[in-house]
Amino acid sequence: MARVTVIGAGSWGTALAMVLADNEHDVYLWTHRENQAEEINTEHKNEAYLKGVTLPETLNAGTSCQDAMDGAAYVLLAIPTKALRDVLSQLIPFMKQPMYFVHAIKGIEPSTFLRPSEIIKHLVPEALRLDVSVLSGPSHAEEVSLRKPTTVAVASSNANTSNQVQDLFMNTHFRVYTNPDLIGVEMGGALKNIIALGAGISDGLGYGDNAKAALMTRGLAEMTRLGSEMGGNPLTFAGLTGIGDLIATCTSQHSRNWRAGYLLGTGHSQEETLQQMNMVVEGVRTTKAVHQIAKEKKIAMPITEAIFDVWFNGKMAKTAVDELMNRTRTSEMDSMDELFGERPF
Ligand SMILES: NC(=O)C1=CN([C@@H]2O[C@H](COP(=O)(O)OP(=O)(O)OC[C@H]3O[C@@H](n4cnc5c(N)ncnc54)[C@H](OP(=O)(O)O)[C@@H]3O)[C@@H](O)[C@H]2O)C=CC1
Ligand SMILES: O=C(CO)COP(=O)(O)O
Repeated sequence: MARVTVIGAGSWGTALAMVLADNEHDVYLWTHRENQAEEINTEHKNEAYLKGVTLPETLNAGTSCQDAMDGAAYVLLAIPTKALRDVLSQLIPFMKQPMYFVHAIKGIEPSTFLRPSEIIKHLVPEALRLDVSVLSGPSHAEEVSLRKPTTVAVASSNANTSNQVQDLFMNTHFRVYTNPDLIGVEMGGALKNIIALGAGISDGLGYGDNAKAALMTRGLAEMTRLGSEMGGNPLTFAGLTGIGDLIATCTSQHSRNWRAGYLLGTGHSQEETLQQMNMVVEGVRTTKAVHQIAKEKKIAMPITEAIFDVWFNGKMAKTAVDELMNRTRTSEMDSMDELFGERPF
């Protein structure tokens, strides 16, 4: 059994810590809130993030960076992208032995366009990190914490690391696949949040299943186009961390990205929407980053552009949909060729 430190006692960090504790690992759940650590240790609850869920009694939480890093074999980062630099900077002085870093973060840093694994590699000295992996896929914390069947993928540039991380998490209700495509897996997790905002806007406007299916399908084309341009394998986007997570996020009321989009679609302002969300909505900052990357790389991402205009430029959501519907006519197969190469028929 391994000593694993989970960084971040939000919904996802807590749910993943439960999986690890169920697997009988020695888990330390690090939070920056004393009262939350006490609630987890004494009441075995984290009501603000996983309402009504009873946590394993073996799950130990705390706020000490030293306790968190001492003897850890694996560090699992489950905090918002925007907190990653700050939190790592607090922890690095306490890292004494090399560790495996796994992150479960779905975003891109808007100021640098870096993926979380790149931020970790930039900040943590090479001598202290054995490898960096990502765990991603269709996995709402609310369901994982109730031990409902869930599948995810782990990717790292080293197959042995992926196998080890697969062993660490895998159990009868949490099935982990390996995937060698670190870039594609990270990009899928980040990009699906933009489309989920769009799906929420569409539902908020009262549009139906046809519109949502269109957004998801053409959104997947955009995700694949940008993700492969960034170095990911286009086929990864047809897997759990691409279309799989896109389906889960666009069709679930657990999704914070969908919900933020829905509030916007029903006429709430950007400010009102964010005020009503008490958890992270990664898709907002990712939309900003991806809009800029697409512009610089001259990649067509009309849905992302529309969502950017609605969120950041105050465009009416209905106008944005009308404009998408009235773009120049095109062939679906042309974009398939572009994504997957020559057709075999
Ligand atoms: N929730 C889910 O179902 C899933 C989430 N993810 C991804 O996991 C990542 C984390 O999301 P999630 O757990 O849902 O987010 P939540 O909003 O539920 O929790 C975020 C946690 O990070 C903490 N945090 C934020 N900023 C800091 C900081 N500067 N220093 C220390 N702690 C900080 C928060 O503390 P505080 O309470 O003080 O705000 C909170 O405990 C995101 O990238 C998300 O996309 C991936 C798969 C599933
Ligand atoms: O990534 C997730 C599920 O796989 C969670 O999505 P939200 O952040 O939109 O809730």
